[in-house]
Amino acid sequence: MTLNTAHEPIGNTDGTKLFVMKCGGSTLATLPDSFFEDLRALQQEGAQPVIVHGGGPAISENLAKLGIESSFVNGLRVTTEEVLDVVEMTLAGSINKAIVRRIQGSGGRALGISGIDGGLIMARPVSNSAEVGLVGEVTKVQAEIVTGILALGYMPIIAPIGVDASGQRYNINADTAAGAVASYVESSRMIVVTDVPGIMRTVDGQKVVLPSVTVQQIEELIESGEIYGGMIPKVRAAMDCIQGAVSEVVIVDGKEPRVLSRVLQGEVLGTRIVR
Ligand SMILES: Nc1ncnc2c1ncn2[C@@H]1O[C@H](COP(=O)(O)OP(=O)(O)O)[C@@H](O)[C@H]1O
Ligand SMILES: CC(=O)N[C@@H](CCC(=O)OP(=O)(O)O)C(=O)O
Repeated sequence: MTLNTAHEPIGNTDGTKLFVMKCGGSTLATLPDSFFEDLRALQQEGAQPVIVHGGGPAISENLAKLGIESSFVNGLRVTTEEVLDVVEMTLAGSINKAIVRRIQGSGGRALGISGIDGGLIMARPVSNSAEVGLVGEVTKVQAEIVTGILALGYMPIIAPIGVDASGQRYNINADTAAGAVASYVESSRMIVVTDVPGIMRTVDGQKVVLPSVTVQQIEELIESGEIYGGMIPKVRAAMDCIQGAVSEVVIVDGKEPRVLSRVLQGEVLGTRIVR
């Protein structure tokens, strides 16, 4: 494993300050006010954050309240139309609006939409749809909607629901959606905010965070079982998007003080996934 490679400051090759951030459902409820204050400060300094959020635990809670059974196959929720109703109301409704309110509460400017609005996230069924139902993979992201919202001075807050040309909705894993958004808007880096300090492995009986991993090393860590569960869609989405415009994905803990600006300033924090 490569240890301790310095981060480059975040920014696109054209010099803009756009970056895509994915916020996981595991961490949303516990993000401190200081996280949103940091985001507001970055926006005021001219950075252009684009946020794609999850909400898996809240969806599961709402499904349980409604007595609807749900299960996962390889990290993807088996999704019927009935499940999709709850996914949409949770992600595009309460979670999306809660994030917008927290950003606005800290003085930031945010505008929440789902992937359905304006056909932002176009999707088709995943290849194993016979097993998982209405789960989608992204066919296109209408990047001009994202850049248009940024040009109005707002940060887009995107709920990962997709739609196809016939109007069928799809449940899209939030890590997958974030990777696709980062690719289509040509963000050079993506920050994945979660509830662990990065990709960890056990060395001499101690859990350590890997500062940097390559695509090949990730395959080995999945193979050995050291990367499992919710970390798998994260690293798969990272591996997909770093084939194109995105040159690195950084996985960090949202509870780390001023985590976004520290990553943007080039501090070595969390795990960088590089080609
Ligand atoms: N090698 C690993 N290092 C760190 N976390 C891992 C690893 N493998 C699996 N995980 C699990 O992945 C979880 C993060 O995924 P998930 O709960 O889906 O987060 P999110 O809601 O942010 O998408 C961690 O809490 C941890 O349990
Ligand atoms: C297809 C699929 O599994 N979709 C996810 C969408 C939310 C998500 O990905 O949320 P996290 O980032 O919090 O895991 C789900 O239904 O839970």
